[in-house]
Amino acid sequence: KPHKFWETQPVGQFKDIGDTSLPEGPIEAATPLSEVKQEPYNLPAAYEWTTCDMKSDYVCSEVYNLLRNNYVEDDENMFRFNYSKEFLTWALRPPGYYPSWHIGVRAKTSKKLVAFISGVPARIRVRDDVVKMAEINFLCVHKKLRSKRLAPVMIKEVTRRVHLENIWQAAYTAGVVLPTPVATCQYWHRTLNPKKLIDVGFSRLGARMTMSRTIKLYKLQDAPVTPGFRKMEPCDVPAVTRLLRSYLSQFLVATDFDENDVEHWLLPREDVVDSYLVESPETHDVTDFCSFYTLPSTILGNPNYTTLKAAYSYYNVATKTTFLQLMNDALIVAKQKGFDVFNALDVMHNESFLKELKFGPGDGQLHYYLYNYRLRSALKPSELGLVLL
Ligand SMILES: COc1cccc(CC(=N)NC(=O)c2cccnc2OC2CCNCC2)c1
Repeated sequence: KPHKFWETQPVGQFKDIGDTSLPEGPIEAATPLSEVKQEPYNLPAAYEWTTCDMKSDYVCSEVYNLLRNNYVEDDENMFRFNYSKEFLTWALRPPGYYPSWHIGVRAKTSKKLVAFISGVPARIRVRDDVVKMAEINFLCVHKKLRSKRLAPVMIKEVTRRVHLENIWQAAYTAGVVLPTPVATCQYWHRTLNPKKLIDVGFSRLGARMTMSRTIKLYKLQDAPVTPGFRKMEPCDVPAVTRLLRSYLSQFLVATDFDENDVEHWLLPREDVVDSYLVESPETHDVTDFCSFYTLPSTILGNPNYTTLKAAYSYYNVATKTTFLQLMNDALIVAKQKGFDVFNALDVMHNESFLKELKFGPGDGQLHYYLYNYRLRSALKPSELGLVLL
């Protein structure tokens, strides 16, 4: 029976879909910390819990290698996410992070890391309610240990450790349908390096298209066209925070960024996250912002290439420049930096540029979930202002 585990959890249940009598908001009340289970859940006898100290280069390498060999693959098993060590350090150590939420499972005898799950704190607004949540990510069980039912006990353990910090809600995404998506998003890809994408099987040559015609179709200028378009710098944090907060206020569910968050999540970090803004040459106001993160994928079983260099659209705001021109400048700098493809979800106002800028629809969907928080009905992707890594 599918979803045996999720039917035991405080999440929207399929049977409740359409039942508008159920109130929106937390499904279960917070409990006193003394009532939270004090000791870890039981693992199968051969395994033990470990807390992964992401400040340790050695442990960070263990997590990196576990994910590189066992994390999410595309539906055709041609690519596997290959988050870098620098990316994982950034993603897992935001302001106010809890080391205890970086949870590993080791084989008792070999001490090998065989599974991982993580949480980081985030303030997420749901309508007018700003809720302290855990963003759960990087759930990974070694390929050789699948269907040992390790994932449910890892989810229960990270939930227990989140409860110990008096946090009762969480947000997560998955490529699979679980009870019950708060939004279902489509992903899109914009070709930057057509020859490589076709060689590795990521894209196919269009009907009645030659390779040279395809290269011409996706050609971009070699520099951004918007006057005042430049990399974000530390002194821009207050202005970018104002711009982002104002933009995100229109979505029903969105990240509630403050300056501290913007400094961590959006200041450029080489090979991790890139952020650009438009500073008006006349007024010196910051009028527009775009950002993307670096998430390469290992190419499985191709003799000529090992890595697909992919940029993932992050947060973007256009108030003076057209969204089209701003995102086209993002494509231009991504191409300049050697990315092969630029990926985006149809969240926020992204739909308005996807087709025009020659994005093609991906072959999958990304479902967003909230834990212990009911929404009366699912959101459209355009009502969602939240991008998870
Ligand atoms: C191209 O290499 C891939 C390697 C593994 C999986 C996929 C397909 C896929 N599942 N893509 C996405 O989930 C995706 C597509 C567009 C934008 N963001 C995405 O996922 C992000 C956000 C959720 N956590 C993973 C990264 C592609």
